[in-house]
Amino acid sequence: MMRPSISESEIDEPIDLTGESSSSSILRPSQRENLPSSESQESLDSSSKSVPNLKELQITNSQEPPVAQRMRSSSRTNVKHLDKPDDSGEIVLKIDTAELEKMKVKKCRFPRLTSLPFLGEIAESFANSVNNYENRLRYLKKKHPRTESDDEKEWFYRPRGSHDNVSASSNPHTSNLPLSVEYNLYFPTDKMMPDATPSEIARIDHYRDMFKWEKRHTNCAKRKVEYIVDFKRKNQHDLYKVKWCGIPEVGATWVRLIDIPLHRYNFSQKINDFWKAAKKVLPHKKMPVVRRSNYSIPPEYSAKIITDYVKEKHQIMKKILAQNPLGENLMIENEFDLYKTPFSFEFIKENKFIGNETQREEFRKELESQEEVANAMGHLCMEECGECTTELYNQYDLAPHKATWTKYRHYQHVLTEEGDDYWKVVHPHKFLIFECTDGCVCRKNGTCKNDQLSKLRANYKKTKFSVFRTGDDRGWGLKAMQRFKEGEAVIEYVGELMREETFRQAETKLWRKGLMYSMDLPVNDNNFHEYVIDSSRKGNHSRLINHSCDPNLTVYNIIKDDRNVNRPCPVLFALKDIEPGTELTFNYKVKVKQAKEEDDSSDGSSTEGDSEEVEWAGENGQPFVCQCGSKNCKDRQQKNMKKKKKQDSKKRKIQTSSKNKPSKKPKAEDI
Ligand SMILES: C[S@@+](CC[C@H](N)C(=O)[O-])C[C@H]1O[C@@H](n2cnc3c(N)ncnc32)[C@H](O)[C@@H]1O
Repeated sequence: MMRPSISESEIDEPIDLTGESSSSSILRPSQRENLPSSESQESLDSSSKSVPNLKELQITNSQEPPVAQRMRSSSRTNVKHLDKPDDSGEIVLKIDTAELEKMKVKKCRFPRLTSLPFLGEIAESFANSVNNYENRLRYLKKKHPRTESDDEKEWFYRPRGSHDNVSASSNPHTSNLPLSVEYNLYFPTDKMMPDATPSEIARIDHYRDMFKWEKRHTNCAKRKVEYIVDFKRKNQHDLYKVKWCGIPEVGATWVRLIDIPLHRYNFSQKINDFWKAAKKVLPHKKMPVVRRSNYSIPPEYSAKIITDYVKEKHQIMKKILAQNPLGENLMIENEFDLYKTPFSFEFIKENKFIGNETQREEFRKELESQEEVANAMGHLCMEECGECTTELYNQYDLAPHKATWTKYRHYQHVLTEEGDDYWKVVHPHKFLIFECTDGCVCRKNGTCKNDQLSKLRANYKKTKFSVFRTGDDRGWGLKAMQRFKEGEAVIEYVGELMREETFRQAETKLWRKGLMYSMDLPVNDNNFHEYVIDSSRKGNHSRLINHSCDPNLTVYNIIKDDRNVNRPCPVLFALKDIEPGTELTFNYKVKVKQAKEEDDSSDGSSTEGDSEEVEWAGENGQPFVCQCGSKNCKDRQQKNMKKKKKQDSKKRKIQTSSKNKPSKKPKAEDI
């Protein structure tokens, strides 16, 4: 270290320039160790005596590097500085005031001397070094703000926040790679799919909306890999192009191997499958070598790499599509697994009665007698559409709570933006809808609006739906692929119509096989038999509609020409406006509207919330644990309650155990 303008011969020991502190405090430890304790004071005294009586000691040295100056000056922060020479002959220091200012501003880097000088020195220098490292990192972050590399834009996993996870690495190759483990998942964007057609991009968008994906899944553990499409190596990092569960293949994105724990979701198995298929296609020379830090499979080969899984999936989907009963109006999608057909039932358009011969005979007679009665009563619309329902309501005494059925009370006339109009059903669920028959005046005039079921049956092939794999434990599901307005009929629930007792005999077997596809029909007249619709063997795609505690469909019972009040046709109506791509759901827990003395349903507020009594659709066995995920899902609430209870009991246990612990201080009595 350079010294100020004092020759080394003049000062060979550190000097206490203040004259206040004991001289031993400025001795270096090594020096103190070498001195015998009695001699130490003497030697110090002599050392102080050996200091020449300098009148002026100038510290300013313009040639000295500023850092060295600062370091030296910082070690003497408690020096009394005098500008003028003292009469008493003491040493007077002249310090450059500008330098002094600098000393004040700059942080002291040199260890301050404490009573335990050498320990303090170590501790302080350590603290300073940590501070300096952090400062340096902050400085580096500022100087080199993090920008996403082109590669990274294609990644499915990206670090949280753009500037938060800056690596301090100076290596230009690795500095782009985030070190943090926290990632956000990004649904593939248009940029990530340069070769995708607009319809494919729209499909991805549809999936994004469908799953509300970014919201529901927030970290990498939640997304499963279905299979691997491609491989490349960039700057020594292995990247795999992954087809994710729930996203079509066009949305496959690159992911680093280290971002997915290998043991998770059979990822390592998928990698093995990929390389097995790649080996069959790639010539030996084109295979990646470990030494190469950059590599990509030539495109002419990568397109040909098809794993056994993908082959099997293509075959299965081919078979399923061949079974599609409705042609192009019914889309079938499985972006999750290899599950076989959703059409493990015979597709029928209308309910079919099944039973033994006597039951069939009785069924036929019931039908005839009902038709006869209805015709004899002449319950047809004579002037206006809906009159027949009013008459039949009174006849069957279906509104014991004094509410009489009138069209204007139970339907709302709605004019759509497109210029169409329809009658929106707003009456409570208990009300049956008697559809007008061909004998009604309105039908003859062509002004009939009470014809929802007839229309549904006529258009059953034209309405657009999509059968899709849900990706969770709910199995298959049904999505609307066209818009439905609130109160509009969406689909008829179709299956085998059977006597209730016949169904109950088979029910337990069906439960065991996991084939619970049935709907109980309401009993409105105890003189007739009770019926159930079972769609486990025969039915239509309505059987794939899942349960939700916040549904968008509800069941209304429509009675056709036969006028049998115990044998209505259940039809699912939209509870709210349904956009294309929305999953269709209804509440399996049949809610029964309790008859109120004063019917106030005239305001059209027939919602599920009106219901008071709750029953399970199935009677035997345990109902499934609901996974609808809606806020008011009872099972979810129960789960949360259980979790809370567990946590509370844990807390209580900890508290009680800490209370019961004997205190460390012995009591006076013990002593
Ligand atoms: C009428 S089926 C619906 C179609 C069924 N997802 C399929 O793949 O065939 C009813 C069955 O679907 C499943 N399911 C429907 N909604 C569910 C929900 N919210 N949570 C859990 N499982 C559900 C249950 O296994 C139930 O027994």
